Amino acid sequence: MDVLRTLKPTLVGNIPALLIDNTHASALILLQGAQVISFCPRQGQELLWQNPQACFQLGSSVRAGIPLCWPWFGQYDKNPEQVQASFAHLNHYPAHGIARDSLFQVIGWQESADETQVQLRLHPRQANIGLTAEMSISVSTRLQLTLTTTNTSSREIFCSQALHSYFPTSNIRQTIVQGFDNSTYIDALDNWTAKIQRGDITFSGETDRVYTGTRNQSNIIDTESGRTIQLQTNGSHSSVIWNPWIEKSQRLSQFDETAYQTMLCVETANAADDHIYLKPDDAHTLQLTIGEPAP
Ligand SMILES: O=P(O)(O)OC[C@H]1O[C@H](O)[C@H](O)[C@@H](O)[C@@H]1O
Repeated sequence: MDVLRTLKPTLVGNIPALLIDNTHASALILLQGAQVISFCPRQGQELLWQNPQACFQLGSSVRAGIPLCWPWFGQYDKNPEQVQASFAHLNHYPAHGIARDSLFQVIGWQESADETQVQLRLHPRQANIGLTAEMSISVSTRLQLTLTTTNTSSREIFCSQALHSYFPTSNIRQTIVQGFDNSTYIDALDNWTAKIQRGDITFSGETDRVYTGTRNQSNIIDTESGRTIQLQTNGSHSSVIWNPWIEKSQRLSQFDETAYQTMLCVETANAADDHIYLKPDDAHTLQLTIGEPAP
């Protein structure tokens, strides 16, 4: 690939990656899983959670930044029946699908005075998956991820997915997530019971919920530092809110047992009832924009 002024190939561990450094921000993107692991506005602080325990080993999923869950979210057998049926012919069902440890190809790149963009494409190793994923990443004052899933097969396919974003916070107990008031959620820790959110989301224990019918704007407010991270989404009506808290943190790979105190996941998804239906040649676009409020 031609080397642009603001985009350079690099390696993180033994994973091929791209480093973007332009007027507005810097970003680091693993070609494995099209996974953005850093986004830092020029005059600001890192917007993605930095994990000192992350292991950058080609072929293994990396717990950092924005892992891509595709073409199913979470445990395969917890997915809607139609999603499971769409992939019933496969013989391997890793949690969160097959994209996060697969290499993407760089298929395009552009830069202007204000923005650097790169387009990545996944051709799944299992050709019979019937879908392709293209991720376009734009780095400017904000970070924008646009994921297009296309049905390249001759059958109808149902799939689920998520941009499994890890965000930093200074104290999870003093963190609130706005934008989910009156949304229904499925509580994975209470036998997948449906509940209704009243007011903002707060954290006082392990949290693992799929919110459905969600709107396209939410805010993470770190009340201890006064920092707000804004999320804007398109093509998604579900979000996963996750914090492993004390006990699960002790069992997780690539995770310090105290790390739950300073991170949370707000995952832009098409999960549960919000899964995607694609006829042959149909495409679906999921978009996430992350930034801080203008000063
Ligand atoms: O450990 P991983 O496979 O990366 O999954 C991490 C987490 O992802 C999602 O948020 C799920 O809802 C959780 O149940 C899961 O524990």
